[in-house]
Amino acid sequence: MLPVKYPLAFIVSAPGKVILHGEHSVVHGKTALAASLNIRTNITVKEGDSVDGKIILDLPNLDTKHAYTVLELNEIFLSNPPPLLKGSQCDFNLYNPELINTSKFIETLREYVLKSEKLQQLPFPQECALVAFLALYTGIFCSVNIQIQPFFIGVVSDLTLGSGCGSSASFSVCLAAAFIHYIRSKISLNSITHGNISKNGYKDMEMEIIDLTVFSAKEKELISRWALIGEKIMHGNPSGLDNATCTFGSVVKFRKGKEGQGAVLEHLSGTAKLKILLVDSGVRRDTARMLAKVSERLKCYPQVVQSTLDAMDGIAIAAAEILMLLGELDTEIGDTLKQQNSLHAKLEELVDMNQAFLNVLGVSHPSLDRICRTVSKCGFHAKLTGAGGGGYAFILLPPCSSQQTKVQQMKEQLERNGFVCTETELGSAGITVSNLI
Ligand SMILES: Nc1ncnc2c1ncn2[C@@H]1O[C@H](COP(=O)(O)OP(=O)(O)OP(=O)(O)O)[C@@H](O)[C@H]1O
Ligand SMILES: C[C@@](O)(CCO)CC(=O)[O-]
Repeated sequence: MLPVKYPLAFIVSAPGKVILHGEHSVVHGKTALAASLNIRTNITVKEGDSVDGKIILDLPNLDTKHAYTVLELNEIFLSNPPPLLKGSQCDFNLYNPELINTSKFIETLREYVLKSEKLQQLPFPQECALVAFLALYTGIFCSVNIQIQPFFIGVVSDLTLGSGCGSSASFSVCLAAAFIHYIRSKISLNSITHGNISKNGYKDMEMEIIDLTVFSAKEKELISRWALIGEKIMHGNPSGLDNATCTFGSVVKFRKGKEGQGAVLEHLSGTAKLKILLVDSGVRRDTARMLAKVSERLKCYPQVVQSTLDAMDGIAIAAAEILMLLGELDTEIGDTLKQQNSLHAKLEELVDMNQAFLNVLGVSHPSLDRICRTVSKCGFHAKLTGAGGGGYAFILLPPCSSQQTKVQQMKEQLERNGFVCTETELGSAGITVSNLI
């Protein structure tokens, strides 16, 4: 294990995500298929020698900078556990975020943020970001027996916020990873690699630190579980798909767990490398509102919407199978081009079908529909990705380069219509960490 040095300085980085199939239906218990993007959020943490003991949170994507003192956070947030759903302080520690009563916790933090900003109301994106920071800071640090030094924490994302590419999940995953890495680095610096690391009054826990240059599968699972709390702040009722995809990276098949059970997450490591064209509709929207819209439709037309959700489940499962088959073809030598094209054509059909179902759920937008029509006239296939109502659409790009001219023509057509296009590959690494000294 490479030793970390004092003062701590490191960068954590998490990808955004694209939902290939299953947005919205996944919230209602159906299968989803998602992949990480190679567009990322990075968080830099640098311990400082600030004499006034400040934690400086810099959020340039939101034009927001905020300073808390370590003392203020210690006194207000770290002296007690967050509100719990059941049990008491002695049942809680870093390893059980699910014990937290998130709605009560979020409400208290929102009140604090507004009070400390001396405002009746903050723009919602800023408010959510500050609440997410405080929730993860408090939840993750409160039970662990380490001393927090003043630090600078800067978040920079190359993702467009509020557009369906998982900026909120990527942000929450980075925050959770940064705080967990901070703890394991402190523990390693203090050579407490064995024994209880809980504060008095909290449930005992040990932390096994194997390698400070990567996150183990177990650590990733913990990061994803904490990031879900961040997602609840942004969306109210997230499925857990976005935080899982941004934590683990690659291509994932996901199904939300039934009441009290964990999610079923399958890493599809053998899938073909997929290239997509992301198209920004330029319309910003709010995920929570889109989720509420689908729930309202489900209440109003239960049979229609349930059958739609079931059909979407079938689409995600079929697409996952095709992706695996395409992956197997990749490694074979011989005349596989015809098979590859025919499987790709099936994937494209599924994209069209899913876009139609998303329209049934009421989550498309005239701009997204216009993108789909333009793309279709050029012989390609597009669907919205994420919560819809605006944000991004994606187009699966053909596996062979022979259609490059056609792709270029489609891109130019979209750009002439005012849409911004980004060509990217799916399946990049999940959460990573680099120690700066
Ligand atoms: N780099 C960032 N800095 C600060 N806050 C961020 C950052 N990225 C995301 N956020 C927070 O996440 C919110 C965006 O969440 P929202 O769910 O609406 O969009 P999304 O995650 O991009 O879309 P989707 O959930 O459909 O993939 C922002 O308003 C902000 O509160
Ligand atoms: C719309 C949704 O399915 C995806 C948002 O990226 C919400 C969720 O899964 O939490």
